[in-house]
Amino acid sequence: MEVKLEKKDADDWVYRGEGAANLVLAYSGSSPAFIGKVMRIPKVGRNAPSAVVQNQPVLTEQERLLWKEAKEMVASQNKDAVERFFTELVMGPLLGPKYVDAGVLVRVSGEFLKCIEEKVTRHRPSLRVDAAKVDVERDYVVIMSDHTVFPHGSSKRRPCISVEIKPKCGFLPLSSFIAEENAVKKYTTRFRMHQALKLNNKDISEISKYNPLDLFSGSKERIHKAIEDLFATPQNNFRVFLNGSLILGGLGGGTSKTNTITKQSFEDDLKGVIQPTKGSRTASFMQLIAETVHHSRVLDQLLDVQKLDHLDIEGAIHAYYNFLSRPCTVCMNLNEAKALHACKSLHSIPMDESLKIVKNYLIAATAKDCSMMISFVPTDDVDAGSQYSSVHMPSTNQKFTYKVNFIDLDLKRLKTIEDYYELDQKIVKCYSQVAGGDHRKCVPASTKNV
Ligand SMILES: O=P(O)(O)O[C@@H]1[C@@H](OP(=O)(O)O)[C@H](OP(=O)(O)O)[C@H](O)[C@H](OP(=O)(O)O)[C@H]1OP(=O)(O)O
Ligand SMILES: Nc1ncnc2c1ncn2[C@@H]1O[C@H](COP(=O)(O)OP(=O)(O)OP(=O)(O)O)[C@@H](O)[C@H]1O
Ligand SMILES: [Zn+2]
Repeated sequence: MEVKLEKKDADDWVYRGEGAANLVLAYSGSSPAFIGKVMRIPKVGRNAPSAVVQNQPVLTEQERLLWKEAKEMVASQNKDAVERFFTELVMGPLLGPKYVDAGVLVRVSGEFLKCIEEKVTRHRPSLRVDAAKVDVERDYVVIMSDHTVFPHGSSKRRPCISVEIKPKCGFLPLSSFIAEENAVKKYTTRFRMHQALKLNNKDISEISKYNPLDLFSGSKERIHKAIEDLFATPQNNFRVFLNGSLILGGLGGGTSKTNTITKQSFEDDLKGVIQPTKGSRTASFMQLIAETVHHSRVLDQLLDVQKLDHLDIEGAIHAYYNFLSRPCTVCMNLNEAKALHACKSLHSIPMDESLKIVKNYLIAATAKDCSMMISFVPTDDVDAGSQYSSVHMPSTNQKFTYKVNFIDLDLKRLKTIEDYYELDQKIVKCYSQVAGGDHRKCVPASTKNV
């Protein structure tokens, strides 16, 4: 019989966090079917209608063409099923199915969702509350494993510490379609440039020290530096959970830089988990994360998927207009010489090539926005038959079993390509103004010549 969550079940779910699009709750009840699970509920803008449109296909005709190989996705009539199939059928094979948990759909009543909306509001950051609310028109939510804990029974009641990293784009574009006046993009990370716009818009209070190129570098030292920088300025890129409770970073959004009080309380929280022979627990924990990111090589795969965007938005936008058979508004606004360059080569390619460029661009956009969760439990034995890997920490002489999962592998809609182009131009413009024309003085040493 199909399970349906009703109003009475709402008390068993507690606020865990949220991003721009979804609210996440963890299960605190006693039903074996939900222990160790989280629920992900889509949100809707305060004044926007529900994203669920009755009796209309979820995907546009062009999107159905784009994703035609994912047959179940294209055939689904339900928005939640379309998104779930995208994660499973498109992102799963690219990133490795063992790192991707698309979850299952569970039916919910409108009353259940209304109750959840009421009970979580006081835990949510006010900016998120003002922007969006639970979409109570949904019939389904996704239930998936809680990646801040190990599956029930497998951790022998040992403490579980997990880290969530939103790495963002890990490479510098090389595309010849990048306009000359935007050449700064070829030697400054998108993350760094976006920081300038975010600061300007007061979305953040200070520039993050984090450089994605360090995290994706494959060098243990640079990965370690990236972790230290994420720890110093977590924003919405870094969180740490102990047994499912947040101990560092912003709940439901970003946070400002880590101060002395936060550092001390974090150090205290690590007491039952990290036993250093010398130095602080925090330093050993950062080493553990760096060692694991390096050892697992899981970011290599993510980087390959991000690099499916090989033309940059300044190239992909032309293929997008080809694919929609619409006049290219970008070429219309370019001066003749530049338009000629872009139009000639891209507006004359076959339709299936345009489709491929657009499709790969959207897949890469998902890979640039997802997060990675790594969970650790201390262990004294290494079970050779275990499905998990393990890592040894010389500084604590401890062994940890770990698992890695990607989360937030959501479908990016076709129409967002126009927004991506606009935002890209805005970011470069703002960064160029801040840098006062001398871009290189804004580039951190480790991004130069990479
Ligand atoms: O465009 P970006 O790089 O700012 O990414 C957006 C994220 O901003 P960030 O810079 O990570 O703080 C943004 O995150 P926040 O809301 O800032 O936490 C969302 O992840 C957004 O995705 P979507 O609109 O929910 O599908 C993200 O939008 P997409 O570009 O991935 O569609
Ligand atoms: N499977 C999971 N296990 C544990 N925690 C999770 C899980 N999925 C999500 N979370 C928590 O909930 C938060 C919000 O989830 P998610 O990133 O999927 O939201 P989103 O709205 O899609 O994000 P974005 O703003 O990037 O679009 C995450 O940052 C993470 O802390
Ligand atoms: Zn064009």
